[in-house]
Amino acid sequence: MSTHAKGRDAARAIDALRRGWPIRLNAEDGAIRLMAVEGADAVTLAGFDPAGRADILISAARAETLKLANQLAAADPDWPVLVERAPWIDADVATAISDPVLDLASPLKGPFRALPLAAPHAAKAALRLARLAGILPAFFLLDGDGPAEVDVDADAIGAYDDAVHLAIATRARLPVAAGEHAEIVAFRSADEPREHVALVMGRRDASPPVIRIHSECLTGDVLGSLKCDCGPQLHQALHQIADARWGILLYLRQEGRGIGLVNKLRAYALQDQGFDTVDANVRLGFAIDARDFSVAARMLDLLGVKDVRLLTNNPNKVAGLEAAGISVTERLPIVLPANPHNERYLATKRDRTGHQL
Ligand SMILES: Nc1nc2c(ncn2[C@@H]2O[C@H](COP(=O)(O)OP(=O)(O)OP(=O)(O)O)[C@@H](O)[C@H]2O)c(=O)[nH]1
Ligand SMILES: [Zn+2]
Repeated sequence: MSTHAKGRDAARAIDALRRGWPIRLNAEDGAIRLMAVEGADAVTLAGFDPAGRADILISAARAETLKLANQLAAADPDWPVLVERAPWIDADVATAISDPVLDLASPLKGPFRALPLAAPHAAKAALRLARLAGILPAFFLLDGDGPAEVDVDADAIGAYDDAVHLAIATRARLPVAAGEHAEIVAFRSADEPREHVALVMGRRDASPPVIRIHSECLTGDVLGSLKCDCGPQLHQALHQIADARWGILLYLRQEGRGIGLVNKLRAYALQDQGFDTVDANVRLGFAIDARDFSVAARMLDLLGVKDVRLLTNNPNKVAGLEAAGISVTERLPIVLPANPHNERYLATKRDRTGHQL
């Protein structure tokens, strides 16, 4: 199958899940039909699963919270877990099983029973699809035989946000507060709707530019959230770039470290209950950092940049760029004063995700 056809199938599956439509996911070990638990109600569930037999697929981390993890000797601790559909599990209970934010308000009773996965590779691809769709990683699951709105292969999901088809769409002068000599460059991929942009500042020469890779943060960048340091870091970075001979800000549409706005806000709700930013992500069933910096490397490539001086405290960004073929000649720290709301966030970055602060 061509990469474009794969991208189309993955995009359709993401769209279908967000709308609450069933999909069929095919992998080397079998096919499964899935409907997102998020947004399902009694009517849509009955349409998908008239016999009330669909089991519930959740992440390994969520299974651990539900005390299900030890029921199966899984070959891979990252494999999702299938929860048997007891007769009392309706759409509302399934939502409570899926969403850790609800744990305080509606403690789960159980007992739950874990079932062996018939197609673990398909199930794992389903969880990746949930992250790409920005929904909770939880599905009603039926076997592969039967109707579904969309068919998608696991390898199409794996390749979905590969930056291969990224291209420069257009560019224009954009004087900004930090500096008047700036040009905005917009990037587009045929497969993926999110448009990344680069702001190139100063006069280009042969020296390595100062680069900041900024991941979108609606709450911090736009609303001035004090929970994180994204907004001040963005503006500080623009000024540091403007002060350099030349530099580039890459603005990546990877909200919430790649889990999407709604899931990030779910993580915030868990933080309100006392979890830190790392544990909140894990409890939701996501990686601590779901970002892939190869898209940044591809953008630099398209801009003709091979060597950079990178503004970051995050060693994973340096490693991610280097792995994608960009040489980081220097790491420049970006340090801002804490406020009472983001002290813990910054401490977690330092203590748990290796940020050099
Ligand atoms: N999932 C999740 N994402 C968050 C949280 N707080 C901020 N983010 C996201 O984190 C991203 C910013 O990444 P940071 O970890 O602040 O910084 P970094 O970019 O990895 O490291 P530096 O380059 O050193 O700043 C943005 O996409 C934010 O939306 C949170 O509590 N949970
Ligand atoms: Zn932020």
